[in-house]
Amino acid sequence: MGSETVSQIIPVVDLSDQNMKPGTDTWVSACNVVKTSLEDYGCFVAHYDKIGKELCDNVIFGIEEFFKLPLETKAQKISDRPFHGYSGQLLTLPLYESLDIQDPLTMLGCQIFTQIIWPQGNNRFCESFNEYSKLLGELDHIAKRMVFESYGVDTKICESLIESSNYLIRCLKYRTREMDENDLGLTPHSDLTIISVVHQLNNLNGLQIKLKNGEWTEVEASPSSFVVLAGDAFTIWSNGRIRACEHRVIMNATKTRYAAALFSFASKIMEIPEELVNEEHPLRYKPTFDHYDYLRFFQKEKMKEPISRMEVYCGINFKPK
Ligand SMILES: O=C(O)CCC(=O)C(=O)O
Ligand SMILES: [Fe+2]
Repeated sequence: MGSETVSQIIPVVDLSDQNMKPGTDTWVSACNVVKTSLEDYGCFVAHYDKIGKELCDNVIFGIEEFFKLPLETKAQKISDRPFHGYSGQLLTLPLYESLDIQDPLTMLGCQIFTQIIWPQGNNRFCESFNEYSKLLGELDHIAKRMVFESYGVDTKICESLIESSNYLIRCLKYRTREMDENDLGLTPHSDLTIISVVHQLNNLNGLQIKLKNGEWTEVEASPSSFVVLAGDAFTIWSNGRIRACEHRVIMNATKTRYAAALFSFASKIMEIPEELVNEEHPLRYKPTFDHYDYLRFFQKEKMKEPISRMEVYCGINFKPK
């Protein structure tokens, strides 16, 4: 693995700016930074001040409350969709535990989950997760709108993608390591999503991004910093212009680290826009993309390497050996 750089090099875009309205100069210049940053790094940092301390504290309290439950309660089957419920106790990743909650942007999604885990009810959990997820969802929506606009793709297609996306929120807990354990919190990977919005919830660094030159760079945690990462589906949709962001978690903190990630998936077929295909950028993938079929392909083939995974699934020039 490459060496680590010291200062944060991932561009920051202020999305809490009151002037951040489509059509304004601030919006247009932010769109450019977002697009360029997604092309160069596969991510950008959104500065966003709408999530207050009380809400973060409630979310952390809820995550702690969940992970403290007995294993048989945590490990219950929550949904039939890919990625749901508890994951942890992994021999290769002893520091890591996670929980995936489906449809957290709707109160119903939060209620279904809460009802399974706490049949006696847990309003605080349900309400704070719904409120928090909706705010992360705003960032997902703004990022998608900015990308579509900067590539000149019809905003109606973007609204329809947002409207028909499925969301899940992943809550992550990394315990501190013991003397003989290594510092790997989460292995290098790219997400299978369109976009993932990651929040280092209790202000502890750990998330690292792989640069084009192979080096890893940290993203500084702060209560108002959210890392917007492109997943494989955004790379395919963009005809390979946007990089699927390779990232990992290194756990050097001396306290338990909490993070949350809002993942978005397309429930309808996505099409590579004609605006993104030209002589300089010939079509790289099959023009239509079924996200859930891609998730099933991943679950079957378990291919970890993102570039070859996308090539094998839908690359136009891919030739099986
Ligand atoms: O813990 C983090 O900061 C990132 C987690 C992550 O990358 C994931 O769950 O896919
Ligand atoms: Fe990830």
